[in-house]
Amino acid sequence: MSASIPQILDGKALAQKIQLELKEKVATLESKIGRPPGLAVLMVGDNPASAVYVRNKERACQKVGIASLGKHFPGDATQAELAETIKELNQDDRVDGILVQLPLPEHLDSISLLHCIHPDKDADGLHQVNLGKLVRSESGLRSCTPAGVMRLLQEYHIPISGKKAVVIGRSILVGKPVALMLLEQNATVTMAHSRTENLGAVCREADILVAAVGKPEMITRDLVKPGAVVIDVGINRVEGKEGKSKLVGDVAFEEVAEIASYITPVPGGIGPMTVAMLLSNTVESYRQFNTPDVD
Ligand SMILES: NC(=O)C1=CN([C@@H]2O[C@H](COP(=O)(O)OP(=O)(O)OC[C@H]3O[C@@H](n4cnc5c(N)ncnc54)[C@H](OP(=O)(O)O)[C@@H]3O)[C@@H](O)[C@H]2O)C=CC1
Ligand SMILES: Nc1nc(=O)c2c([nH]1)NC[C@@H]1CN(c3ccc(C(=O)N[C@@H](CCC(=O)O)C(=O)O)cc3)C=[N+]21
Ligand SMILES: [Mg+2]
Repeated sequence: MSASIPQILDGKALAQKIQLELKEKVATLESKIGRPPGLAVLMVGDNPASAVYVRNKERACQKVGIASLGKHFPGDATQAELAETIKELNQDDRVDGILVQLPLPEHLDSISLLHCIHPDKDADGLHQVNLGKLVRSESGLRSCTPAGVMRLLQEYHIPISGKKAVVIGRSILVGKPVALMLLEQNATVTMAHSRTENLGAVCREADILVAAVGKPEMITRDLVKPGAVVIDVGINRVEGKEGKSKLVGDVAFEEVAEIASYITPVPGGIGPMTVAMLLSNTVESYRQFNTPDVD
């Protein structure tokens, strides 16, 4: 049934709550470990979605008490240079989490760089070891955006088991891991992508629709089943009023909100949840590998 007033899944509020919990955890652990947790972020060139991420991440690290180590490389940085930096960070005892901003410029091989990251410092959960654990439903570092989607669904007690979930987008960063996590929670999952035929009909089947495409407002009302839960992962910078740029998701929020039961806004939805999960992964690595007496 269609709900006339959709409930907003408030990622910003939940992310703030998670960050407060992390702040307390860090304060307690730091007195035992003798240093704060450290997160290193490698960014190459300029990508607007990455720039938003980096900014919010740095702010959040400061709030929680994580030392944030940003390395911004020019767009023509070499594979060897980046691999060398990652190896140094693997050895650096002050660093608990390493993240390489994606996408990387064309001339770089992102997969082999992700493989350079020590799996225990893989704050983004993109190393093959951590992805393999996800496939097997073993515990391990989990990709931040998909983990953020799942945490937000959980917070609002949205039933997943037995529901039809459609994920649009099949990237290793978002689409594939989120589909696996929904499957782990016993959803019946369909993955749609650029070759999917009859995308509209596929989407209209979804009880839970996750859009991770990168196409501003492509999910219009006619693609959504009334009463569906709509999760908008997209972060797109578009020109708004008076030539000012603004962020929009992959979902046409206003019209879809009229028929959805729950919907995430952009900004204020999955973006802040991603940041919270990144900090959470970093703190978890910090705890696990520096407090041998607790598990
Ligand atoms: N909120 C957050 O924290 C985050 C937001 N993002 C945002 O999410 C979006 C997706 O990111 P990411 O997964 O990295 O992007 P990618 O570009 O890696 O993947 C996009 C996916 O969308 C599919 N696709 C493209 N066009 C269509 C179409 N017309 N119909 C159906 N499927 C289509 C592609 O299909 P195919 O595989 O066939 O090419 C691909 O699988 C971006 O806006 C990004 O900025 C990303 C990470 C975190
Ligand atoms: N290895 C890797 N992992 C990623 O998770 C990753 C990445 N690369 N590359 C770029 C994309 C994009 N991304 C965002 C995360 C948070 C916000 C975010 O905080 N968004 C706020 C924006 C608020 C504002 O500043 O206006 C919001 O949606 O409310 C945005 C974008 C992570 N990504
Ligand atoms: Mg968002």
